[in-house]
Amino acid sequence: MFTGIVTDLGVVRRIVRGEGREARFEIASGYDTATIAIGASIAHNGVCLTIVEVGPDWHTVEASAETLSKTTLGGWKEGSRSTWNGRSRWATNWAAISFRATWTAWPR
Ligand SMILES: Cc1nc2c(=O)[nH]c(=O)nc-2n(C[C@H](O)[C@H](O)[C@H](O)CO)c1C
Repeated sequence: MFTGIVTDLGVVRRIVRGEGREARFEIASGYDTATIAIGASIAHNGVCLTIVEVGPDWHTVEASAETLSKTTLGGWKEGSRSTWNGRSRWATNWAAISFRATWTAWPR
């Protein structure tokens, strides 16, 4: 039986729009980012994105206009928390993080 490849949950901590890209997302998670290679392809809510930067407890990815318009990433909001059904965990560098949830804005 398939046990899943989702390996962590995250929070969209910061969104930068424009500056030559449609959207750059900074995502905080508990995963050991030292093991994430720049250029790795990691699925976020099932959408593969390329890692462009990593920090101690965060990583950043950039989404194109097509990705924003055709996936749930277009609804991500800065400061939003993810809610989901079930657990998540990292799998590999190529298909690691996956936020399966519907992203909802929580009051801060
Ligand atoms: C590896 C990869 N990286 C990115 C990325 O960094 N940014 C982006 O917007 N899209 C990427 N894609 C394609 C998406 O996973 C997705 O399949 C399409 O954008 C949907 O039309 C892929 C496949």
